[in-house]
Amino acid sequence: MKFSGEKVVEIYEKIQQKRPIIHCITNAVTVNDCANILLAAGASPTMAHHPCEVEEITAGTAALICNFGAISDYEAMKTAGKRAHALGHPIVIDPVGVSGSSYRREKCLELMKIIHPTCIRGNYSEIQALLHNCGTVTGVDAAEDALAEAEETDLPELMKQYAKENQMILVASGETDLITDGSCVYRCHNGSPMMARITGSGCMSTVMLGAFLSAENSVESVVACCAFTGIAGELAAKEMTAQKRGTMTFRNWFIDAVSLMTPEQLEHGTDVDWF
Ligand SMILES: Nc1ncnc2c1ncn2[C@@H]1O[C@H](COP(=O)(O)OP(=O)(O)OP(=O)(O)O)[C@@H](O)[C@H]1O
Ligand SMILES: Cc1ncsc1CCO
Ligand SMILES: [Mg+2]
Repeated sequence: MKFSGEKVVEIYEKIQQKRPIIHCITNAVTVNDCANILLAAGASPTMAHHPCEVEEITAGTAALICNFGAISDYEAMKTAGKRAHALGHPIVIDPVGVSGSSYRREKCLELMKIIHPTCIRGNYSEIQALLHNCGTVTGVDAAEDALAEAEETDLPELMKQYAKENQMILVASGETDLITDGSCVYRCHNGSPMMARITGSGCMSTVMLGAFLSAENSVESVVACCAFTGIAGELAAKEMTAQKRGTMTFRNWFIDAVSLMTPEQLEHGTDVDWF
């Protein structure tokens, strides 16, 4: 069955009205892009990570992001996460690098139990590493054969079971994003291979999930965010090809596409089905 682009527009418009502040405890590699994409989408970023202030900061925001590329900020994630959970704020974990580090994986599994995230979004390799609690690659990018491995192990079904057991929404990103809350599996076909040629498209997609979930806390909202991010990637890639430009221009045009997004582009561009 098809997922309607009208839902993407509806939630996007809620973000414009609410202008939610999103608290991001995230990594130094992509922090600036994460802050800028939230502003481009109509939200407001705060990137506070000192353990002595995160509890107060998170209380004044609409959602919390914990990105494991910032593993040195683990104590801050725990403190902020407990407060955000107590206040009923949406919490998103990005398990950056859990496929390459058993320490990170242990800490991520521990944090999940303590702060009860609303959603976890990682690339195929990271999500598979969490589900099986074992490493697959050494870096932070998905393995080349992650998709083939996903098909072999029936990743959609495994994700569905895991999401149900842990009462959370799971997103595995890649050429096709898989999204589930344990009842059905959505497949988002939006996006461009260019998105994997820059660092941070996943981190940016994760902070955007904070904005979408604060506007509406539902699995449809997560799906809408994946479509939104993918459409921005498609628009930027089209421009890049037309003007024969490189990967850093793509990064800027991706953020531009978010800031210039129209309801028509979202309605016509959304390419999601579910089963
Ligand atoms: N080959 C592809 N085709 C279409 N879209 C893609 C492709 N690869 C990645 N994407 C999109 O790029 C975004 C980021 O996904 P990706 O799996 O690369 O995240 P990531 O590895 O966590 O990124 P990072 O850690 O560098 O921020 C998602 O919106 C995803 O749909
Ligand atoms: C490259 C990199 N290393 C740690 S975090 C990060 C950003 C993409 O996940
Ligand atoms: Mg990532």
